[in-house]
Parts: sequence; C-alpha cells; structure tokens
Amino acid sequence: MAHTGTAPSAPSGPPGPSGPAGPAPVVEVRAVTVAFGGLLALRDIDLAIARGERLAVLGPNGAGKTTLFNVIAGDVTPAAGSVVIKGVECVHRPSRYRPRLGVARTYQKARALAGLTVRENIYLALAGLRGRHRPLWRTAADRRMGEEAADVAHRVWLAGQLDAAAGELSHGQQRQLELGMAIATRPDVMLLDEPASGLSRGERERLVELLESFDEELTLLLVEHDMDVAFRIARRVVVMADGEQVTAGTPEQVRADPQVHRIYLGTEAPA
Ligand SMILES: Nc1ncnc2c1ncn2[C@@H]1O[C@H](COP(=O)(O)OP(=O)(O)OP(=O)(O)O)[C@@H](O)[C@H]1O
Repeated sequence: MAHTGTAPSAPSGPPGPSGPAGPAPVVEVRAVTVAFGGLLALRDIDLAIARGERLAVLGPNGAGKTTLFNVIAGDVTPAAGSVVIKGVECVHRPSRYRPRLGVARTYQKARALAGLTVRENIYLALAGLRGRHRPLWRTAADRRMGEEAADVAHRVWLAGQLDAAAGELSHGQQRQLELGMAIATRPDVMLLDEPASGLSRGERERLVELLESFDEELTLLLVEHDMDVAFRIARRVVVMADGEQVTAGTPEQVRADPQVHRIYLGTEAPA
C-alpha cells in the first residue's frame, strides 16, 4: 500500500475516527486506485489531511497529482477505495456535493465571468452558497450581501477593484478573485489546482503572501509545478510518481531527498 503520510496532528496510529491518536483528519483518502483503461493513474493511495494543514502534492508529469486532486474534489470516481471528508464517506458523491462539506476548489483557468465586476462575481459565489438563483440586481440591493462581498474582496486584496470588470484585472488579480470566490463559500478545505501557473515572479510572490494570510484553521491542499511556491506554502509535501507516493515530509526533508532529485528532478541532491 502506498502510504502518503499521516497528518501531523495525528502522528501515530492509522487514519480513522477521533481517538487517542488525535482528532480525525478533515480529509482521508483510503486505498484509492484509479484506472483509465489499462493505465493505473493512482495505485492504492492513502492520505490523511489534518485540519489547518498546508499540504502540497508534487511530482513529474503523469505522476497522478491531478487525478488525486480530482478524486478528492469529486470529479473522478476511483475504481477502488474511499474518500472521507469530515467523517462523511463521499467517494460516490459528485463534486457538487463538496461545498456542503466545506470543500472549495480553484481551477487553473479563471472561472470568473470576464464581463462582470469583481463584486458581481463574488455575489454569484455567495448566491451559490445559499442555493439562491435570483437576478444580480436583487442581490446588489441586499445590503448584507454587499458587505459580505466587500469583506471577501478585502480578504483577497481586491478591495480597491470591487467595481472593476474581472476581464480587466491582471492575471494575478484574476487568481486572487478566483480565491475570493472560493473563500466566499466559507470552506474548511481549499483545493488549489496549480495556483501559481501562468503568474509572473512578482505575482507568485504576492500569491504566496496572500495564501499565508489566510486563517490558519483553513486547510489547503495544492497541486503545484512550481516547487518554490509549493515549498513556501506547504508544511508537508507529498511527492508522487507513476501513481504512487515516492516520499513525504517537510519541505526541507523533501528538498534533501535523493529519490526526489532522481525521480522528480532527474539530478542528484546537492551535497
Ligand atoms: N481522463 C483521462 N483519461 C485517460 N488517461 C488519463 C486521464 N486523466 C489522466 N490520465 C492519465 O493518468 C496519468 C496521471 O495523470 P495526471 O493528470 O493525474 O498526472 P499529473 O501528475 O497531474 O501530471 P501533470 O503534471 O502533467 O498534470 C497520466 O498517465 C495521464 O495521461
């Protein structure tokens, strides 16, 4: 079985319900196998994520990172295994069920509607949270929604852009809006799909600072190609290759692991 490590708050004992080993993980992936035809994209993967963890999944192309992410997000149903979120078995529940369990995700490609303002896009996320489908002008007339939207924008450093069209924002600001639309759903767990992709160096720096500013109770799982970004955000890093875990540990441990250098970077670890 490919163990991808145990959450730091539950250092001993198998992943499972709350007990002497510590609080139950907020997300548990148990013995998950995903097959695409004859290809095993994930092989018997276990992963336990504690509340408030900052976890990055790294690995070369085709390692299975996105597939693991999609299994947790409910976009891929495994051939075997289970996904338990806050104690609820949800491997066969579709992705639209995840927000009810406090799980939000971001996408590599911006999902915000370019013709709407930052405020209006956040309204859409807030309305989705409440399961309401009502015209935007009615939402805009709701003072409490207005205050909430302003608060969300403030939390993702877009307070000054509330009335700007999403399509006119810089790439980095669009990523901030994407995070804001996820934050608006008041998640316990945020799944970040390559949050740094396509960003300039300065924008990546800002992204790291923004993610570090989030409430420490918020659990972050990111799949990221940019090792620098991943190592700075994550407190634990899981490295995958060929659908299996290669290693897991703190960024320092993973950075120094010769296996990682061989398999992931194709080089030897620096002396
Ligand atoms: N929908 C699919 N149908 C068939 N094969 C797939 C599908 N999705 C992924 N795969 C295959 O599963 C394996 C794992 O892919 P996955 O996208 O999870 O890897 P990854 O680590 O995210 O790679 P990358 O960094 O390139 O995105 C790859 O061999 C990929 O070609």
